[in-house]
Amino acid sequence: MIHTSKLTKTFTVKKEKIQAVKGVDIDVERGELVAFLGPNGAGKSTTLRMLTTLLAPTSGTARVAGVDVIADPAGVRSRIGYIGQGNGGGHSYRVIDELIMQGRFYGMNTSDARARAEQLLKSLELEDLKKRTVIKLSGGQRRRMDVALGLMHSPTLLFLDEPSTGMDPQNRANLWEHIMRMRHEHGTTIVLTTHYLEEADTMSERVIVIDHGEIIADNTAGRLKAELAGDLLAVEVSAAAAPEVRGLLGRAAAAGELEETAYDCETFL
Ligand SMILES: Nc1ncnc2c1ncn2[C@@H]1O[C@H](COP(=O)(O)OP(=O)(O)OP(=O)(O)O)[C@@H](O)[C@H]1O
Repeated sequence: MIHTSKLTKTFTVKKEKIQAVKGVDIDVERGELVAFLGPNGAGKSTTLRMLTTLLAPTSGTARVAGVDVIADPAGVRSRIGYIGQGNGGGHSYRVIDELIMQGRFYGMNTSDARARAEQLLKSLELEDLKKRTVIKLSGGQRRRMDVALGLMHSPTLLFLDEPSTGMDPQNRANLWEHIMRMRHEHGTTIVLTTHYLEEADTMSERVIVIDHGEIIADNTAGRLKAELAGDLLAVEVSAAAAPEVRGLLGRAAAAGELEETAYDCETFL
C-alpha cells in the first residue's frame, strides 16, 4: 500500500538547511495499522505530508496506494483520506452540509454524498449533531467529524496526523473506538502519527519510531518493548563511598542480580 525508497526532505530557511527526513524506506501492506511514533520535530508530519502529496520530496521515491506521489499526485489524493493536525471543517456550516460538500469535492453526486454522510454520521455517533454548526461542536465531536470528512470518499488508505492530541483520555479512547470500528467495517489501511507511547502501543499493530528524520525502530509494539525495555539506574556517589558501592555492585553481579555492561562509570565517581 505504501512503498518509499530513500525518501528525503530538506527545508532551507534563511540559507540554513534543515534535514527533516533523511532517506527513509517504508513499506506498509494493505490492511495494516501503523503508527509513526517520535518526539516533536522528529520528522513524522513531514513524512506524512510527502506521502499525502502536500509536500514534494527533495529526493527519493514514494508509491502510495499504487501511485507515484511525484508523477501523479492527483491520483494519490483521490485514493487516500488525510486528517491533518488542524480541524478540516469550516466553522459556520452545518455538519451534514460540510460532509456533503466534501463528497462533492471528490466528485460524488449530491444524493450519493448525502447517503454516505448519513452512514458515517451514524457510525461515528454524530447523527444527533448533524444540523449543528461546526463551531458549536466540542473538541472530541469535532475530531470525529474530521474523521468522517476523511472517510467521505471511502478511501482504502487513511492518514491521521496526531488524531487525538489535545483530547482528554475519555475522548481519546472514544475516538479510537470509532476509528477501530471504521477499520473493521471497511478494512481501511491506517497510518497515523502520535507522541503517545501508550496510544502506539495499544492501538497499532506496528510502530515505526522516527527520530531526527530517521527510522530508528520498526516492529510490533510487543517486540519493541521486549527488545528495548529495561531499567537503567544511575547512581552518583562520592569518591569516598565508591569502593564500598563497587563492592556491593560486585556482590550483586556475582549473585546474578545485575548484568555488567561495557559502560565505564569510573569517570563519574
Ligand atoms: N515548512 C517548514 N519549513 C522549515 N522547517 C520545517 C518545515 N516543516 C517542518 N520543518 C522542520 O522539520 C523538522 C521536522 O518537523 P516535523 O513537523 O516533520 O516533525 P514532527 O515529528 O511531526 O513533530 P511534531 O510532533 O511536533 O508535529 C523540524 O525541525 C521542523 O522544524
